[in-house]
This record gives sequence, C-alpha cells and structure tokens, in this order.
Amino acid sequence: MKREEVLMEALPYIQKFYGKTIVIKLGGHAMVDQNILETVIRDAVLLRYVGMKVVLVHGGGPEITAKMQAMGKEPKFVGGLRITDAETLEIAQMVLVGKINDGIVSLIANCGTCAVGISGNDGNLLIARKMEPQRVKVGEVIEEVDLGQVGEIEEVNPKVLHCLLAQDYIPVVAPIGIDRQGQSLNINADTAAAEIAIALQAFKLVSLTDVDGVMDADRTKIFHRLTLAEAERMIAEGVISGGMIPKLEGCMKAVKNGVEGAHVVNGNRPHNLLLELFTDEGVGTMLTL
Ligand SMILES: Nc1ncnc2c1ncn2[C@@H]1O[C@H](COP(=O)(O)OP(=O)(O)O)[C@@H](O)[C@H]1O
Ligand SMILES: CC(=O)N[C@@H](CCC(=O)OP(=O)(O)O)C(=O)O
Repeated sequence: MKREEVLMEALPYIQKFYGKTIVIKLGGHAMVDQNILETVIRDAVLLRYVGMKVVLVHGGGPEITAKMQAMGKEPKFVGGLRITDAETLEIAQMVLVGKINDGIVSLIANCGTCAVGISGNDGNLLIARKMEPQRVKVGEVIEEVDLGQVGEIEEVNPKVLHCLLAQDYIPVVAPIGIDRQGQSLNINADTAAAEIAIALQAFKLVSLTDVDGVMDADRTKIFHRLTLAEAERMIAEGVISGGMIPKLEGCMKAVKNGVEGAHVVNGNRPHNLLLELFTDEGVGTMLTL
C-alpha cells in the first residue's frame, strides 16, 4: 500500500477517536527490549497528539520475577497471579513504582511530552481488599491457596486521572493498590487497566503483550475478533492459561461495562499499537460485546 493510502485509511479512525480516552496496558513481556519500548512510547505520544486522552498502566512481571530469583526466592503463580508475601510485595513496589514507572515517565519526557507517574495508592485511585484464598486443583484434590498480599479492586477513584488529563499530562499508573487500613497490595496490571478503563468510561483498552493475540489451544491460529461468549468459552475450555487469564477477564469485564473495544496486541512488533487502532484489519485480537 502507498504511504498516502495508509494515511488516508487512518483518517476515519483518527476522527472517530478524537477526544476519546484510551487506556494502554504495557505488559512486562512487551517491555523487555528498550528500543521497542521507546517505539511504543512514541506511538502512545502520537495518539495523544492526534487528540486522544492517553492513560498508561504498566506491568513488570518478568522484572519482579528476575529480582525475586536474584534474592533466592522462587516465584509462584496461581491463575496468572503472583503469590505475594511481605518481601515479594516490597520487591514488586520497588520494581513497579521505583523503577519501571519512573523509566516510562522519562521516556515520555524524551518525546517532548509531560507524564506523571502514580500508583494506585495516589489519590486513592485503586482501593482494594486482600483477595480471598483461591481454589486450585492439585492432582485430584482441590486445595485453597492464600495468595498473600494480592489485591482485588473494590473501588476506583479516577479523579486524579481526570485532573492530570485535563492538564494535558499522560498519567502512568503502577498496579499497586491500597486497602482501607492503608496496607499496600499487589494487583495484576491487566486487572488494574481494565478497572481504570471502566471508571474512565474509556473508548478503548489495549493490552500490549508478547503474543500476536489470543490464540487457539495449539497456539497456531490467532483470533482477530472475539465476542464475549467466545472468550468465556475459551476460558472454560482451558485454552487460556497463565497471564492471559487476568488479561482476557479484564478485557471481558471492560467491554461488559461500556468500553467499546478491548484489544490484545503484540507490543514487541514496532507500531502494532497504531496498526491495531488505525487500520481496517488490525493486527491483534479485538474483543467486543
Ligand atoms: N490462548 C492463548 N493465546 C495467547 N497467549 C496465551 C494463551 N494462553 C496463555 N497465553 C500466554 O499468555 C502470555 C501473555 O500474558 P503475560 O505473560 O501475563 O504477559 P504480559 O506480561 O505482557 O502481561 C503469553 O506469552 C502466552 O504464553
Ligand atoms: C498479583 C500479580 O500477579 N501482580 C503482578 C503485577 C505486575 C504485572 O501484572 O505485570 P505483567 O503485566 O507484566 O504481567 C505481578 O506481581 O507480576
């Protein structure tokens, strides 16, 4: 396709998205290569300059895992959620709030735009409660596993995001929440992004990860479009595992609650964010009602 045709294909989308809110979730697996991360940040800044209100929510699972291993701790997950003891929570806070969040804000600044990094603790953005023990099948037995300091979101207070967006800042959110007693909790970043998208009544939620989209059981075929019913069936049939569980569940909750479309896109391929939003075919998976 000629360059001018690409631009013309984008025009109706740019018009449709103008003034709308987009929540972009940057997965830890889509942030392993610094050059690609810089490209993604530039794309997000471009969206802001074509008139969208951009909110970034980031993960950092692989870095938390690496730091735990360096400290001799074995990472364990249940249904894609990290079992988080007190020490792990401290590691997660250091990595997410202290390092990754700050790094993204700097990259945005390098693109000539101002971002403000916050966590769910700021402005009571993400009020959470400790998650109930999860039922897990171990062999033939069902066991209850306590995930420790993992949070389930109870309430989202988006005022802080509205204030930042109104002043043209790009908010960058680290997925740490706080309970009503002031205790911090580790929250899955896709869950946080979905709840924020709902609270902002965002037009789009885009989760950038390391696979080309939601795939079938043998991971050979991508589903470019999924309905809620199809996604529910895939989860029930066990086609979805690990971190894709909270990702798809977050996307499902978002579209059930007013977000027009939720997308799962490979963030490791340059400009996939723009291709997903501004081309007719898209590149990843789009979940709709
Ligand atoms: N059906 C599926 N289709 C695609 N990916 C899947 C599926 N089921 C599980 N996954 C896994 O989900 C992973 C993405 O989730 P996650 O590791 O949490 O990434 P991120 O850190 O980007 O949020 C993929 O790398 C893939 O291994
Ligand atoms: C409770 C829980 O699992 N929290 C996540 C938070 C980071 C995250 O979600 O990062 P990704 O988006 O890279 O997976 C964790 O500790 O890994």
